[in-house]
Amino acid sequence: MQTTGTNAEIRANADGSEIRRQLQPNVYTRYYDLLSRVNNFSIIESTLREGEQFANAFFDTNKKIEIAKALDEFGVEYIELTSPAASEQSRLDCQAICKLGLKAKILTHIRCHMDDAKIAVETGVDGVDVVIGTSSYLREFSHGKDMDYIANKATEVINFVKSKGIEVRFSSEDSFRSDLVDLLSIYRTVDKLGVNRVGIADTVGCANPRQVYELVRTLRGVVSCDIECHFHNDTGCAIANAYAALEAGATHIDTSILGIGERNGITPLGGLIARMYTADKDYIKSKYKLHMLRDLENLVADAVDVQVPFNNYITGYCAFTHKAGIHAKAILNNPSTYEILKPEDFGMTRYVNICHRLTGWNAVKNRVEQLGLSLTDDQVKTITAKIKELSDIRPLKMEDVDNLLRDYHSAIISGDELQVKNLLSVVSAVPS
Ligand SMILES: CC(=O)SCCNC(=O)CCNC(=O)[C@H](O)C(C)(C)COP(=O)(O)OP(=O)(O)OC[C@H]1O[C@@H](n2cnc3c(N)ncnc32)[C@H](O)[C@@H]1OP(=O)(O)O
Ligand SMILES: O=C(O)CCC(=O)C(=O)O
Ligand SMILES: [Zn+2]
Repeated sequence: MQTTGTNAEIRANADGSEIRRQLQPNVYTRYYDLLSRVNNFSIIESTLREGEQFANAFFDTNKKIEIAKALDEFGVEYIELTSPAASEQSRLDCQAICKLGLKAKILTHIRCHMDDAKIAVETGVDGVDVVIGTSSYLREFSHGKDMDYIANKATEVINFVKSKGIEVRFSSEDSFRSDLVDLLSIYRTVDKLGVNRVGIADTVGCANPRQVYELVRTLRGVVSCDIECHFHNDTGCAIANAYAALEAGATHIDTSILGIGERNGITPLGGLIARMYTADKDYIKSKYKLHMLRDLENLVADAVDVQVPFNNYITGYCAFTHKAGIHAKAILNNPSTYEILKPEDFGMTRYVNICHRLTGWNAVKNRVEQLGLSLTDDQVKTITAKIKELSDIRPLKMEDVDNLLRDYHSAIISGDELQVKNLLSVVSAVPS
């Protein structure tokens, strides 16, 4: 019999074992792609550059230093700072952060312009990220320059930065709306000049993972230098695009804390960490201090006056809360049943919520045991029904449910059947 699925190659036998054999991760599916950098990449953390472009962001010098130190301790490989050409204070802040002696390399981000480059190399940075738009939109409505001009100016700026003995990266802004031939030829030119990295930027957040994979994979065959990628999140693909880029051979991913940046921002550091931990837990745990993520996010959320979203990757308040009875039972038996991330690896804790009508007796039994009470399974099932009945009427708090469990237990222990009956029949047993 032939399956009707997408893979017509797969043939099934009666018990499905042949399909299982063919679909099993094996040497081919796991290791065939030697260009993938899913477990060998660096983070270019841009909270202090892209993040400063977030609507609410204002970082004074002390706050920038605090954020830079925290990012460094977390373990990011690079910290990217606002252009020193933006303002005098930006230049001074850049100098101040360079003097901190952090482990992370310090980069600044400039236009493809000699004036900016001259200021940048004097700040003490370890590298300069140079950008210029290559799409027809940017060539017409932003800088107004053609591809020949861009190639010549890039050559001048790159040679200058290189002459100072520091890293240089060249990036094409709005890469996904640029002509592919233009793109590959400018990347080839700058690669031959000896840039450390070329950058692909999805400046308007239009790209999808398949397009990212194809562009990065194509570029991987054209340049020998590293490949950095920068993804905006306008259409919700920033994390998936970063992952696709790494699968295709990109070496560096730009992030910001909570994803803050221009408009709705870029790949969030925490979201990228969640994705990459899922791909290779040991690698991510060995590189980054995952317990720091929550403090880092709170630091930046406070600084830019926003809340950490309730459904944030890893640190959102309900990221490890389990509610429905079916989930709760399995979670209590083995957390991996419904958790792909281990909360303890991030300094977070799991929570099983039983105060609602979707609960089940297994979860309630667990709470009974936590409270040190002793009830039979039938008694737990009875009191679970009561919790459901009450929570059909109004939301319950943990305290309400705990009191109900304790009262029921006392009534059972006292052997007073009337008390038990009353407790189970009186809906107002739980205060509103
Ligand atoms: C997609 C991104 O996020 S790229 C990074 C964005 N970051 C920033 O913009 C940093 C903060 N910016 C600033 O402080 C200012 O815009 C400055 C200092 C860079 C420039 O300020 P101004 O000289 O007043 O120019 P303005 O901002 O109005 O326009 C940008 C200028 O840069 C030119 N330009 C834009 N992009 C580039 C580029 N990548 N390379 C070279 N020139 C560029 C424009 O043509 C324009 O030139 P013009 O003065 O001849 O019109
Ligand atoms: O320099 C880059 O690669 C990215 C610049 C940027 O912020 C963008 O294009 O959105
Ligand atoms: Zn950006």
